[in-house]
Formats: sequence, structure tokens, C-alpha cells
Amino acid sequence: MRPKVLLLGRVEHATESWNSLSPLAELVEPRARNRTDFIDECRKGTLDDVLVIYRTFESVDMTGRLDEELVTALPASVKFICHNGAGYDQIDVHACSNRGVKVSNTPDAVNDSTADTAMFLILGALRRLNVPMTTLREGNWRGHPPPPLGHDPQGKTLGILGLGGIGRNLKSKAEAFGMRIIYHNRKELSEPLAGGAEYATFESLLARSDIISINIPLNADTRHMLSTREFEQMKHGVVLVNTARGAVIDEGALVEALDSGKVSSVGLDVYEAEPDIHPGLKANPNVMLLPHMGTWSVETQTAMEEKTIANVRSALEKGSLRDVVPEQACCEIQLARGKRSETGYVVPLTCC
Ligand SMILES: O=CC(=O)O
Repeated sequence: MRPKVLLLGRVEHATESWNSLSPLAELVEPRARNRTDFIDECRKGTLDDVLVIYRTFESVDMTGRLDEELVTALPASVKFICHNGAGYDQIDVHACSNRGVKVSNTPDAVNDSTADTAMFLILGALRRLNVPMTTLREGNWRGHPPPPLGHDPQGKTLGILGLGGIGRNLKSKAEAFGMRIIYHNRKELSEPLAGGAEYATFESLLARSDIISINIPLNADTRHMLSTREFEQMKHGVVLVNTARGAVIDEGALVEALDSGKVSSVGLDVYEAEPDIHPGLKANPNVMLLPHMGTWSVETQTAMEEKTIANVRSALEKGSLRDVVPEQACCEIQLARGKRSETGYVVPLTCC
């Protein structure tokens, strides 16, 4: 029997590539429009024979998080989940590993547009452009009195929290604006990867940066990584930019740090409880806000869809994914080294 590929969400740009999967598999969509009905549909067997799921970030509005409950409810035939997005915090990878389901994401495809968005927010927050952009639209030109002068990026220290694909892309762009780059990762990078950026401990990055950019994934270790204690360690008047995931920052603590002047200005593309935004952020004129637009360009959305489809194709043709998420890629290395568990893919994630 031909396997099925289940589409959760929509393919809007790479439709030709999507349709080219038809000879390999039956492309199906769920009837359900909410989580309860979707779980029901899975349990009734309507989606049996689905081997691969293609899902989008927005499909969470229908299914809710791909947490243990949902992963357990999926048909036993599901072996691959191809997520269209770099951040895959909507998926419980551990639950997937325990069920032998492999997960892919779209690294690299998002690097340029997300780093561009971070650069836009860095410049906007440094120059405090949110205030005059508002007064102009209100018919008040620069406002009365005019806003305080902003700051130039040249010569400022940019602390990149998470020098991965997006962080490194941002580094090159920020260097073109004359910024000095320091970074913190769990482990110091080799020189070719760091590209001259100086490694700093977490505490040192907090203390030395004029601007801090968040470029780490959200997981149990990084949730609220920046809260009251961390804001206290930062320079007075620090600028903060987040294009990663909102919950890396404790939004309540951020509002307090803005109100006290510890943080002078902020650029945000992501929030703790999207689409809800802390009222203290909306009310503060020193905050530039975007509604999660980091990858919102024709080129990047197309590249992300193409990458996700390439993973679906690889699953169908080769039985493996091209962009396995790091947690599972690490387990694969362990498996290849002979640490394969009796039960196949069930490998402790602590190996990472
Ligand atoms: O937020 C965007 C992504 O995770 O790709």
C-alpha cells in the first residue's frame, strides 16, 4: 500500500515540489478543525498508514502542542515528523524518540531573514525609533519635546546569546555596522565557527554587553534564562533584542527592568504567550514590537517549505531525514557507535 503524508497546516509557496511527492505517497489532510477532533480522528483509524507528517508553526492553532498526549495518539504508522520552522519547541522530541518517531526542522533556511530582523530591531531600539514613528503618525512630527537622542551601533559590544546559524549570520551583519561581538554558548566554538567572536561566560556576557541579542532555542534549560537576577547583572541602559522565543525572557521581569531604566530599550519579535503581549511592553514607548515576523519573506518562506518537503521526500525514498533535530542526531551518532538500545530508537536523550 502507498504510504500517506499528512499535511498539518498549508504549503503556500513550494506547491510544485509538494505536488511532486504524489507519485511517492498519498497526500492527505485531516478533517478535524480542533485538537479533540484530531485526536479522535487519529484514534478512529482514519489516518492509519500515515508515515510522514508535514507540519507548520501555525498548525498548533488546530492541534495544540505536539506533546506526549498527541504524540501517543498518532497512528502507529507515523515514523517521521517534518516541522516547517527552525524552532521546534512545539514538539515534545523526547516523546517522539520514545515512540521511534524522527523529527526534522529547517535550520539555515531561516538564518538571513531572522538575522535581518534582529539587525532591524537592534538599530531601531538603539536609535529609539519607535517613539518618533508613533508621533509622526499621530500628526506630531518628532513630538514635543522631541525624543532623546539615540545611539549608534559603531563601537558597541553586541553580546550574542547563542552563536548558532542565526547568531553567526547576525555576527557578520553586526560587524558591518562596526560592532564588537562577544558570544555565549554552552560550549566554546572552534575558531573557524566563532569567526573571531570572543567567547564569554554567561555572567560576563550579561555584564559586558551594550546590546544583548537572544538567539537560543527554547527548552526546559532556557525558559526564563533572563529574569530579575540576570537583569541585575547587566549594564545600566542595556538594549535587549529577542528574535528567538519569547519565553527565554521572563516578560514580567523585563517590564520591571524597563520601568527602572536598567534596560533602556528593547526590540521584540517573539513573546511568552503569543499572540498576547504583556501590557507593560505595549505601553512602553521604548519597546519596538513586531508580531513574530522573523522569517516573513517570500524567499525565506519558500526556502523553508522546500527544505521541509526535501525532508519528507528523504523519509519516503530513503527512510531517513536530512535535517534531524540535534537531540535525535546526537542519539544517531551514539547508535552508530554501537550504543543501540534493545528497543531501537529509545535512547536516553541525556546522551546530548
Ligand atoms: O520562528 C520561526 C522559526 O522557528 O522558524
